[in-house]
Amino acid sequence: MALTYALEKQVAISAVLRACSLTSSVFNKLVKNETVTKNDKSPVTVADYSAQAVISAILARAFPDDPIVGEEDTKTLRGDASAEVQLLKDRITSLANDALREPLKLGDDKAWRIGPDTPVLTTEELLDAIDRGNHPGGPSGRLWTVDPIDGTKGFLRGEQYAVCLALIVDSEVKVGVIGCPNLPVDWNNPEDKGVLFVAVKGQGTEQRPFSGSGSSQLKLSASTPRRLLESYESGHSSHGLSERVSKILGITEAPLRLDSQVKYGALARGDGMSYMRMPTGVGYKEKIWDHASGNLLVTEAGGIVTDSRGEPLNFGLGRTLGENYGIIGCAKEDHSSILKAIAQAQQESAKA
Ligand SMILES: Nc1ncnc2c1ncn2[C@@H]1O[C@H](COP(=O)(O)O)[C@@H](OP(=O)(O)O)[C@H]1O
Ligand SMILES: [Mg+2]
Ligand SMILES: [Mg+2]
Ligand SMILES: [Mg+2]
Repeated sequence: MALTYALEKQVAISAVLRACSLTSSVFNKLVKNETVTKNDKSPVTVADYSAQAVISAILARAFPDDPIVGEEDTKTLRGDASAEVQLLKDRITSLANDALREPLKLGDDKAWRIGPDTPVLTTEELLDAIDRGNHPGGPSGRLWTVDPIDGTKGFLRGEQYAVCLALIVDSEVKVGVIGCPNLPVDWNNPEDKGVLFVAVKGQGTEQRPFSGSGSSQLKLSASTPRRLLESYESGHSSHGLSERVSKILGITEAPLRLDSQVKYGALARGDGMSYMRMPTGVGYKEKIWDHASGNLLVTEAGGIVTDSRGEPLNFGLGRTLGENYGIIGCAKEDHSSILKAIAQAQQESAKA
């Protein structure tokens, strides 16, 4: 009998929603009044660390034996005895405890005592929680992967970012949850922001607005707007190559540039025709926490995600996806024409 992952889904939703409250409140309190860029221990660092601590602490209560592959670790925090870093650790401690002890949320369960009754955790316990994310990953068994703030640069600009959590079992993504605090439910109504995407292997992908309790199943079809979805940051994905691809495919609309795995959610709900991420140089290896949840959102909505040669992504190689040939997500009907256009664009740019 196929596993339903009901408990894992419930816990992941709770953890992501709590981390989203934390990151939004850090942005509202600190980024908006411009304390962010004034020193290098910036609020985004506080938000990254605290959000990873919260997610890890919740996973530890529900699934104490599951390893975690998380983006952040505490090397710099532990290796620096300055007053500034002490302040940073104090802020992590209060932010994480506040987030863990917030009133009950969707996904919470008294069984693992998250909510107002959660015992207050010490700084050491929270730093240890962050460092549970140091696992090297690998091909077998269960592991969670966490990106506490994906799209840090978008977060700092007040634009798109995502809190991402996925469960991988024997190299296959089984549960993917992405919280997008700044994503409008509908682009025509930008004030109604905050979307949670949830996917479970074999059970489809759903979108739930933060406001209200409704949820809708997502189905990716080839008739979505003919525009590409790509990174806002030109250092993360080649804008030049995607422009060539657009021309070859006859796409006239400008690409929608969004930070983070919000792009995968946007693709799953039909905001664009393809997630396109082509390397800007050689040597960068994509990280599993930047793609695991998004991969499942798109495939469970009926789409496909591969590298630019058509090979599936491998989540069992460790903390990275290994060799990097770009990443493409789209409706199955569009896949071969997009891959062909990329090959042609690559040839053209090699000649240029
Ligand atoms: N040279 C590079 N090429 C591709 N991705 C990169 C990169 N340098 C950093 N990144 C990743 O790009 C992610 C953001 O993705 P996007 O460009 O889609 O918004 C970053 O996640 P974090 O913001 O979590 O560090 C980081 O992991
Ligand atoms: Mg990331
Ligand atoms: Mg991150
Ligand atoms: Mg980062």
